[in-house]
Amino acid sequence: MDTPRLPVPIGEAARRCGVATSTLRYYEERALVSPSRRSGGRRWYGQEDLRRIVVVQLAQRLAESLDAWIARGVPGSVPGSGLASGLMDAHDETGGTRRGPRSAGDEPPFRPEPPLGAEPPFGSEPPFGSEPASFEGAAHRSAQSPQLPSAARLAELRRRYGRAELVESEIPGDPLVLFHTWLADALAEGVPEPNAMVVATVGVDGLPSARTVLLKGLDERGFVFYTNYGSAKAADLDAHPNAALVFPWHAMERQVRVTGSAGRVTREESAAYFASRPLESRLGAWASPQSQVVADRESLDRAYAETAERFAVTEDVPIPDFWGGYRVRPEVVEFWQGRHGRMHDRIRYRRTEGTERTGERWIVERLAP
Ligand SMILES: Cc1cc2nc3c(=O)[nH]c(=O)nc-3n(C[C@H](O)[C@H](O)[C@H](O)COP(=O)(O)O)c2cc1C
Ligand code: PXP
Repeated sequence: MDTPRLPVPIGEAARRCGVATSTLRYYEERALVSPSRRSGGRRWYGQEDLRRIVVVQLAQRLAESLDAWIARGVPGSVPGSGLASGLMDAHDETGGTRRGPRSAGDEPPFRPEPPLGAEPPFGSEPPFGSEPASFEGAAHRSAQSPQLPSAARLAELRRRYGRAELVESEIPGDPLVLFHTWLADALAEGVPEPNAMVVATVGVDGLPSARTVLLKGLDERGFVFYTNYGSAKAADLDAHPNAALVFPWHAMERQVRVTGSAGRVTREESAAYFASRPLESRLGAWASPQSQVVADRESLDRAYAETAERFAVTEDVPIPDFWGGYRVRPEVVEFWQGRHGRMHDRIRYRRTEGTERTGERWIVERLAP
């Protein structure tokens, strides 16, 4: 894997490092990487140049995270203010008249905290989660106002649903057809991370756990996501090969739930998906011992940098043998559409073996909300 390589032209260097050729020209302009020039002035990138490109990308990535951190108002705010803005948005919806659907672009990921002394966004309490973790004004502020919203305020948070209906006469016989339609609707609406789903598993100790992953494949065989085979979820699935999925499409007033058996996809399938991922995701997979306790952030950054360096000189970043996909074969799929008065539509599809003549099919039932 660590075989030294001959210098490569700009297109090949860009491909190996997962960047555009224009990025490499820009790096050269900024004297960050200086490839040698031969035959007609063409640029040639040697091992050292490739290594530098990856290091520059890494530095850029770290600087971007720092910028994002500063933009969130550090040290005057702490991570979690995003939750506050979510709560405030939901609170706005309680006024009675519904707002039209917002596109993803309209919604700022974080609402900046008001300056000290300014009016809090609503009422006299700061939004939940917006108190600084450590800040010299913190004691003074918390003396003036409690850090958590009152129970009543949380209890008031609600939306009235009613943008669509789900009726038996209009749905297909195959839940995957309906799922595709709803996913397309979520994409068209600009739902952030429309392919994000919560995966619930059962641990060896019988306890449940849930986390978000990205849906990366779907056909009649089931729902595919990729992960680290050394992770907690993988240990769960290897011990109890069943999973529940939830697609929480709140902006659509929709939810889809899936339950079924889960198993690893083939190595070929995982390798093909891994090869399609951006370089930084592939390096991350190698660098992160997912779900393990690590010493600190620095050790993770060091592991990433070392991984980047290790692979800078190689042809490619291959799939680690501890990484791959799981496929959840749906046995039950439930579609939920929010309706007025909490009288929602719930349609459940259950797979049946059918008969030899009819073959496998789905039983469709309506559930009370
Ligand atoms: C939007 C989103 C998408 C995620 N996608 C994945 C994914 O596709 N695969 C994955 O392993 N972890 C993904 N994660 C991280 C997981 O939620 C989780 O932290 C990680 O897989 C470890 O879970 P475990 O310790 O239960 O195994 C994602 C997290 C978020 C918030
Ligand atoms: C730990 C982890 N693994 C895998 C993924 C899927 O990423 P990708 O889209 O790069 O395959 C994610 C997405 O957030 C993730 O957080």
